[in-house]
Amino acid sequence: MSDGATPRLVLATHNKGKLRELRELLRGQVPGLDVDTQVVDAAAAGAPDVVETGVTFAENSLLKARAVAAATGLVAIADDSGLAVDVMGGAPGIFSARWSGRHGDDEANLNLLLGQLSDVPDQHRGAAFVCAAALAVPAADGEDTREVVEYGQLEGVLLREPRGAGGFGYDPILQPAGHDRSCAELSAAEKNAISHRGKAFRALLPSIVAALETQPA
Ligand SMILES: O=P(O)(O)OP(=O)(O)OP(=O)(O)OC[C@H]1O[C@@H](n2cnc3c(O)ncnc32)[C@H](O)[C@@H]1O
Ligand SMILES: [Mg+2]
Repeated sequence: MSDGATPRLVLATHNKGKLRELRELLRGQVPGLDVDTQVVDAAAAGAPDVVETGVTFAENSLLKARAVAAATGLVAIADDSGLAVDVMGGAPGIFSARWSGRHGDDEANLNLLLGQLSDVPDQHRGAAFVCAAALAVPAADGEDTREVVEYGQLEGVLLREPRGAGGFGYDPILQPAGHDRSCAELSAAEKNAISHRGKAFRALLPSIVAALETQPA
């Protein structure tokens, strides 16, 4: 949070890769919202890390947005996302961040998955990044919390070796359909233009705009 500015929107995530992408997805898209001074992340807002007890991306994104809106009194947006591998029936899915048993250890998660898929031939290496983007508007007196969820997906194939240094998480091993580079070889703007997160949050933008219009500036 910048000194002196009043926060209006909180990003209910502790993932630094997501935070970078979310700030760029919001920049210039919400009238009157200064992304550099009026948007805070969960840690800066003093919001707790939320236990993800849901069994779908949508449930978990709503749990995070709802808890952080309640804790801060601010409009909150959350992202629950992951990698769904065709031959694994959609796994790691909601367990993507903790696939190796160590939450948020991107390298261990990616290496475990690559090992599990070492015998899978190229024609069966389809996978998709999936994102549920949730909005929660804190309850005013006598009203319920308002909530919205939107979705986005990015389909591609899994490479055999990590490639590229951009992005985060499983980006070095997912090559989007129709591209010849991994997500980690795309620029941030190129990834946001096609990504699961870009699609989900662009769909959520009208709800974010409407929610902030009804909140005191
Ligand atoms: O719950 P928060 O605090 O938002 O942070 P998190 O890292 O735990 O986030 P998730 O529970 O949504 O788990 C998402 C995992 O899926 C992977 N993932 C999601 N989006 C990705 C992307 O754009 N590129 C690469 N990997 C991604 C990545 O490993 C993340 O850790
Ligand atoms: Mg998480």
